[in-house]
Amino acid sequence: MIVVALDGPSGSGKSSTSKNIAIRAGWSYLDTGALYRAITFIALSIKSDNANEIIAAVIDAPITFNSDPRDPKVFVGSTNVSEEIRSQEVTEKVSIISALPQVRAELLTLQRSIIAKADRGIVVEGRDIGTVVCPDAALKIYLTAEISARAARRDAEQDGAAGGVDAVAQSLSTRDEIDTNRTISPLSMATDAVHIDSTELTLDETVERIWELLSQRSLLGLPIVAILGRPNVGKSTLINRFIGRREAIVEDTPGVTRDRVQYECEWGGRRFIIMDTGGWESKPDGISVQVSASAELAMGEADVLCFVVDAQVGALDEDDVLVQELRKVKKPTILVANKVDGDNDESDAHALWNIGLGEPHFVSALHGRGSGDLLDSITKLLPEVGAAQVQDGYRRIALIGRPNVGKSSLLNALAGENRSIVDDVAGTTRDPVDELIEFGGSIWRFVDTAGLKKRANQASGTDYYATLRTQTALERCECAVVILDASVPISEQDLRVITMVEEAGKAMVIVMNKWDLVDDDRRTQLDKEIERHLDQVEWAQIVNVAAKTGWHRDRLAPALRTAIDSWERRVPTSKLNSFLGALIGATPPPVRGGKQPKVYYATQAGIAPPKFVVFSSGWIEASYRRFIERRLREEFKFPGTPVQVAIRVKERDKEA
Ligand SMILES: Nc1ncnc2c1ncn2[C@@H]1O[C@H](COP(=O)(O)OP(=O)(O)OP(=O)(O)O)[C@@H](O)[C@H]1O
Ligand SMILES: Nc1ccn([C@H]2C[C@H](O)[C@@H](COP(=O)(O)O)O2)c(=O)n1
Repeated sequence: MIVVALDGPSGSGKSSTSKNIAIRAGWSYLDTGALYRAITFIALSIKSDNANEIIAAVIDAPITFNSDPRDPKVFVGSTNVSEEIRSQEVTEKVSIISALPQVRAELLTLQRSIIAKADRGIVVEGRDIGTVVCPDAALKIYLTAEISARAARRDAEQDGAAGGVDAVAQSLSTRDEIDTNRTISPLSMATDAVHIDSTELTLDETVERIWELLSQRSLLGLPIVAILGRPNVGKSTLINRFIGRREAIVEDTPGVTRDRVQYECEWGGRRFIIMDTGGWESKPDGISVQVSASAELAMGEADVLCFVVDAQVGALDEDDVLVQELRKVKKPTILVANKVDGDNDESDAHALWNIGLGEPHFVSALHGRGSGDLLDSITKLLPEVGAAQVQDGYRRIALIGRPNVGKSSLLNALAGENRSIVDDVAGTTRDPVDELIEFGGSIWRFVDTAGLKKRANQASGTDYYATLRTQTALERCECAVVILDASVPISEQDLRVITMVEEAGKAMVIVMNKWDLVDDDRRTQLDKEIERHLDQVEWAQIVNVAAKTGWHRDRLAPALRTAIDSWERRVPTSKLNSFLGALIGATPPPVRGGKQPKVYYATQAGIAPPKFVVFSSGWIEASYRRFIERRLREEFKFPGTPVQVAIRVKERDKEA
């Protein structure tokens, strides 16, 4: 289950944003401020500020919360108090009551029990969610806005009934003051939270920004497509065709796939899960009882169903029974007519319209005929958020470097115990191993990789596969820690590894390991090597570490956080264009062929890593593009991440 923690001061937009995200993702929603308001309402009803008396009253009339984001409600006993808790009286008192330690302890238990009941995900908003209530939340957002913007929003919301913008601002800053300075669980940003300032953002833009983070971190469930059909109709062959490799077991014996096996697939930029089912029989016996039961479970779990029929055999009575089952689950269903190897087979297969599942999609899973069109049809039916949760929210870090630089020792130094086999023989670690490691105040998912000995195209045997697996680890990670042996000269292979990370567009931290072996002479030499060889990645932070003794290992967490923050950073369009305007005004692009290209505007096309597109009237030299990139870095600071700048030539707007 995914928890999104959204903290921030009053009026920054937490409730509106949280509800929007929860509705879009099909998740639950918890407004923890409403719980604090409800307990304040109770305190006011019993006219007491005494924590024991308040809690006794809560035991008599428990607080409950309906966490449907379309209709959130808070109850005291059986009374819906959702409106009453918004009164001026409650608003003025709530910060004082919520600073009482026993009140916080009582509501901490209540908040956690509500969160635990959520189904696939929950967006929880408040002041201490990322720091205290859910320190392991998959995504933490710290949402702020300038006090003037917050006051204006609240004033507009209440149609001036709160006494005007100045009075609202005064009330907000008094509450900010108490919430931020109370001794227990004050309002503060978690170290691993993403800060979003909504002052110049619309509500939709704020929601979009968070949605982008959820998608980029794969926290929104991937849609599941179940492949169903009688045994031996070619389901596994079709899946191998979809995933582009022979991974699903294919054999001529019916019913080879015994259970629901899942594969990740990508088509047209959409990622989804393909679920292989063992084959369904209407009157199963022996092992086919379990297989048929598991196919039925798949129908329940999947978002889209693909019903595969052997077109050469045609529809059997057995198929008709399965069609009745498919109809019952009322999910988008595609009819796949497999084994249509040519035009003649296709005309015969038109009879499959009679099945009553609409147009049959003719494919030859074995030869690939029609499989692209089928995937197009499937992706059109995929929901935005699906049922398969593939990520847990821990940041994924790949440790990479050439053999014997100390990757496993670093992992062990961070984990505080020996987890990987450390050996002085170069290349001891062969397989990437995922390890959840807690250090520097967060849990990280570390992938240790085999040492890279050669260029991928020169490696053979085990080295070749080690290189491929390291590349996969690099693709899956968010930040790569490139480890160098500081005691020996920086080698070509080190530089190749660094380039590999840069080209993969990942955040990067360079670790100079074995610092205990670096004397003054080596240090002087290393400085020169860094200047000479690492200038193309001067944006990467370098951390000096002695993994063997653990010296400076605590410096890695802040460096990782900074790099990943930069990697996911989005620059507001207005700031980007005022920067670009000033830059172009001071240093216009060079004249080419007697013409000066005009630079119109820029936009940030994406994050992870930040990608900028600059629109101009004509071709712009690569050196000027690099100049824009350099100045962009100076202005907006992106330590630890590559930044991509592309120039697009755009016809001048006729009306402009
Ligand atoms: N990014 C935004 N831009 C403009 N207006 C916004 C934005 N986000 C929210 N608003 C508006 O600001 C008002 C206050 O937002 P909201 O109630 O969500 O804040 P909040 O942080 O939850 O406050 P509180 O902690 O007091 O509950 C609402 O009217 C909302 O529609
Ligand atoms: N996690 C939380 C949530 C809320 N509070 C306190 C502080 C606020 O002033 C008050 C009301 O919250 P709002 O409705 O404005 O979100 O409740 C808290 O201390 N911790």
